[in-house]
Amino acid sequence: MFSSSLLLNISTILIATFILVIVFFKRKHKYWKNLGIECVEPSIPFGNVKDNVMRIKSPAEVFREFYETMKARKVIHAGFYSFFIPLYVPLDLNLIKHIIQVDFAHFTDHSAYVNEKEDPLSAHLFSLTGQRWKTLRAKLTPTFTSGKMKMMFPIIVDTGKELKKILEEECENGAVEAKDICARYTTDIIGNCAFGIECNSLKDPKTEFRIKGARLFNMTWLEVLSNFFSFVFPNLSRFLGVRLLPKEATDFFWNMIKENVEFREKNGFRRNDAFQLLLDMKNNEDQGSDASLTFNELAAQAFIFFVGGFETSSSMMSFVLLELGLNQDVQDKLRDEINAVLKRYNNEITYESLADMKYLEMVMNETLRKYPPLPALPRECTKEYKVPNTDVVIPEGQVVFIPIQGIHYDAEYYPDPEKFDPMRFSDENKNKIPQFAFLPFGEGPRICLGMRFAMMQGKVGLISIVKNFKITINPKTEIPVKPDPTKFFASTLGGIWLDLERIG
Ligand code: HEM
Repeated sequence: MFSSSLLLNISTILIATFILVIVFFKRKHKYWKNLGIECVEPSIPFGNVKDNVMRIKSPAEVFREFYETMKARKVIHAGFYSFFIPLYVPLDLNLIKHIIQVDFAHFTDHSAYVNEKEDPLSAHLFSLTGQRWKTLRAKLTPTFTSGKMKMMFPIIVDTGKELKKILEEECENGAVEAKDICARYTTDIIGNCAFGIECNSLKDPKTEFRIKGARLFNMTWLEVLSNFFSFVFPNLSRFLGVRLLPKEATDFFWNMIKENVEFREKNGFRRNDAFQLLLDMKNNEDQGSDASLTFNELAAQAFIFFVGGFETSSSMMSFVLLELGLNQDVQDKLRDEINAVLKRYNNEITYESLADMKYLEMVMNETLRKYPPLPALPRECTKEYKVPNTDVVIPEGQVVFIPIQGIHYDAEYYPDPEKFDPMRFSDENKNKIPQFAFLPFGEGPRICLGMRFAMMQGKVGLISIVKNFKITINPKTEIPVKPDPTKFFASTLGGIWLDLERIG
């Protein structure tokens, strides 16, 4: 008798909770309708991310499908739900231009979580907000001017030579995985330029630097959950001490930066790298001025150069290699260009020679179109915003996602979008691509700070490979490649396996 009444009580509680959850989601899922914005019917509890949570589709595929559905309805903007969190998605390029450039004052932030107390490395340029971001952005912009990049160029060329040497050894043992080798190359360069140390991950793939770097992009389920929690409840998360990045990895980077600062300061050691530029700002006599940095600020910026730089750049390079393997005519044409240009520069890769390789840049741009490392660009509405030519008012705090993946595959801007066609970016054709329809590095005042650096290191790495090896796809690579549903950044399931044959 007792146990049956207990059972009844438990069932009642469960049913009541179930009803409450349904009511909660139903109410939350009315948000876009109430604002007068169309959406794709959300499901409970997933909203519009069910296929991603069930690991059927990658975030890029989900965003693209959503974009295409809403574009077919001819709307200028749409509402998306990640579970019960509403994301505002502008589709019209003119509206996007307003959000990320013209009316930037209403959308200054990236809507990223910072917990400076528990994790000082989280207070980096990408995640900082408002005036703090603005001041720091102004301080850091000079880090990647042409003059500063020329200073770092020898480090990159040396790493390109090392890449060639390692590939000559590794290709003898069978297929090479493109993402792995490119990530080791970019880790060595960014580690060298941003931390000022030789990481040697090309020579030794198991070096701690590479392992800890890769760990930052391989989150456990618990970390994915705490990420979501901090996104929904940032203040509570800070109060509870939630961190976004794995402690063992951030502790490693923090200590390395600290030791490096101490070493350079104690020994008066100087080097032509981005780390030195940050250190000079820290030691600027005029403390508190616009040109100075605290130690914590230095550490967080060195960290974002590394995190922002190695994964995105290696993703770009590995997809270029994939497309070169699939399109032998493009590969031959590119190699011809590289050889012809280098001949004019005494067979040396110089900073100036890169500017003459127009086809290389076209190949890289077309790759960034097909595989943008970030499938969507985040923004936060920081000041209430009336959407031009509508009655819709976006409230303060609203998270915005610019649907890069969808735009890059929109046949209106890129006819036959599945086709890999570098000629879209030729001098004659590139003017046909509308403004704000090509966004791999973002746009406006928050455009990627390392864009030119990324292109430079990518070019040197690709020249070192394409000049010296014929690239074909190894049968271990599943074609067409399948995007990895567990990763936000563009990546493939099973990797990109290539056969490399030495030339000459
Ligand atoms: C192919 C390589 C890369 C891609 C595709 C890429 C892409 C992006 C994108 C989409 C953003 C956001 C832009 C926006 O909101 O409008 C961004 C921001 C940023 N990127 Fe990159 N990035 C790359 C390489 C790099 C490198 C090599 C560095 C540093 C050395 C870097 C440092 C940063 C920083 C510091 C920000 C934050 C800028 C700010 O909020 O003011 N990125 N990147």
